[in-house]
Amino acid sequence: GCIGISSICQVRATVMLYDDNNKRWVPAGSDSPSFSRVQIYHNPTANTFRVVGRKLQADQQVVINCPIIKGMKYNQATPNFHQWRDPKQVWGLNFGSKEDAALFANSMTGGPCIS
Ligand SMILES: CC(=O)N[C@@H](Cc1ccccc1Cl)C(=O)N1CCC[C@]12C=C[C@@H]1CC[C@@H](C(=O)N3CC[C@@H]4C=C[C@H]5CC[C@H](C(=O)O)N5C(=O)[C@H]43)N1C2=O
Repeated sequence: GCIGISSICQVRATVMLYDDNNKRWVPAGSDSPSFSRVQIYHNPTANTFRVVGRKLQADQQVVINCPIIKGMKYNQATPNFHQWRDPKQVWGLNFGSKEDAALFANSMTGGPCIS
């Protein structure tokens, strides 16, 4: 059958970006920090992974669309705030619950990432 790209994990989190100039975290996307539905997509054919997040609000703005490089370090800074670096920026996820955080971390470290 067709082995398409599938979502392996879905959580609620506020997606943050680190503003290196001002040394502070800023919410990803245009408006104030608010929850997004964050999913990890797996492409089994290429064995690649991607994190995609869309605002839960009406506009469903895509606030993260980040390929996950194999072997990337996934840092669980706190039980509720996890982060990783991509070539251009540092992403942070402030999870809605510790259960969501653990679910996401398991998918990331069980998949492409090292912890
Ligand atoms: C060597 C390195 O890159 N280290 C990274 C973490 C990391 C380690 C290993 C792999 C990947 C990563 Cl991103 C690192 O320490 N970074 C990345 C940019 C910002 C930061 C560098 C310095 C600061 C020190 C405090 C920590 C931080 O930003 N934290 C810790 C967890 C805490 C949780 C939530 C966010 C939300 C608001 C709050 C704040 O900024 O006031 N905050 C923080 O203060 C977060 N910091 C960081 O996370």
